Amino acid sequence: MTSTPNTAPANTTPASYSYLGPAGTFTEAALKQVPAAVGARWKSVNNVGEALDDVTTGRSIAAMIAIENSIEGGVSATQDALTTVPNLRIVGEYLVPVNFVLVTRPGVALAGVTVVNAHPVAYAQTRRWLDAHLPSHEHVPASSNVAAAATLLETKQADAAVAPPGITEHYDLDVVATEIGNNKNAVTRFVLVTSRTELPEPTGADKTSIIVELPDDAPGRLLEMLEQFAARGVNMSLIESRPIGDALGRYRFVIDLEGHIRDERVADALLGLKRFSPNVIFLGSYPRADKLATTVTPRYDNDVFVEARDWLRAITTSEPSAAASEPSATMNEASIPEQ
Ligand SMILES: O=C(O)C(=O)C[C@]1(C(=O)O)C=C[C@@H](O)C=C1
Repeated sequence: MTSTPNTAPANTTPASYSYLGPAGTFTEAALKQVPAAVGARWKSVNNVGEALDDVTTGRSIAAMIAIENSIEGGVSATQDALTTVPNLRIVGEYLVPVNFVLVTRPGVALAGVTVVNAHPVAYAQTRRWLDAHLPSHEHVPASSNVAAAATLLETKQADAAVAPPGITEHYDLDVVATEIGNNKNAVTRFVLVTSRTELPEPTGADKTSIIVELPDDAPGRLLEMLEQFAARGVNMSLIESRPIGDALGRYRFVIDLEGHIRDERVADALLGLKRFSPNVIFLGSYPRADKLATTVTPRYDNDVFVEARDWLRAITTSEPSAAASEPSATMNEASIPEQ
């Protein structure tokens, strides 16, 4: 008889989590919020594509990626990567307040800055300050906020970098300006992505992320898509369009819904969408970071959908409906006596 070993081999490497690095990025701050990642190996990567590739190839069990910013809206690189890389699931969302400082190589004053390194999303969020204080600056894009700062010590390509406030804990740089963001209450939303297909349990405060294409460009198609949600009392917390890329004027929609796919009203809306759209990508149902419970109008409660299905089944199978014994105010047919 063979026995199955119940301990992992000694050389098993701990599960990796990929994140946009190096250490000190906002993405790292988001990963610090994941209890399961404590004690795991953290793999710093240079872009979203690399993070998702780690997940699909199994090099990492999950990746933390920025998906939405309160000033800039959706992070298009993430939205597009989630559309093209199959079999990915969002299992959690995390919010990180984002504020920025301007750092220089030691000894360089603000007046001496002409070239600024910055991650494109960070640049967009600090543009107002940069235009006001450095009107003729040149922008050099960086792969992350921390990479922008680190490069100052490696090359002389730029004089300053837009970086997170904690940057001086990691690099010997001078902070020449603080709070340079357009809005000091800015927040970036991050999602944890895996290739596992088990759904997180519904919590009553969940989100469902999907990407949807319209069947054609006939008048009213967008309205028809939105009706799927309206008819089931499903609220949206985000809708953005992204070009499909094959022709001008062709867009897909990135949508976040309030609720979990195991909520009857959300499942029913997705069935409606699936019948209507040539391409629906389900990205996941996961607990909301703000833990705000979804408000559901009573007529869209789970029980109402179950009761309606039971009513239909009773009619089509001639079997008694569970509700037949109790008089129903809304479903008179359910009480038709058995033949
Ligand atoms: O994680 C970081 O620090 C990043 O540089 C990335 C990133 C992004 O990809 O959106 C994250 C948050 C900020 O809104 C700007 C940039």
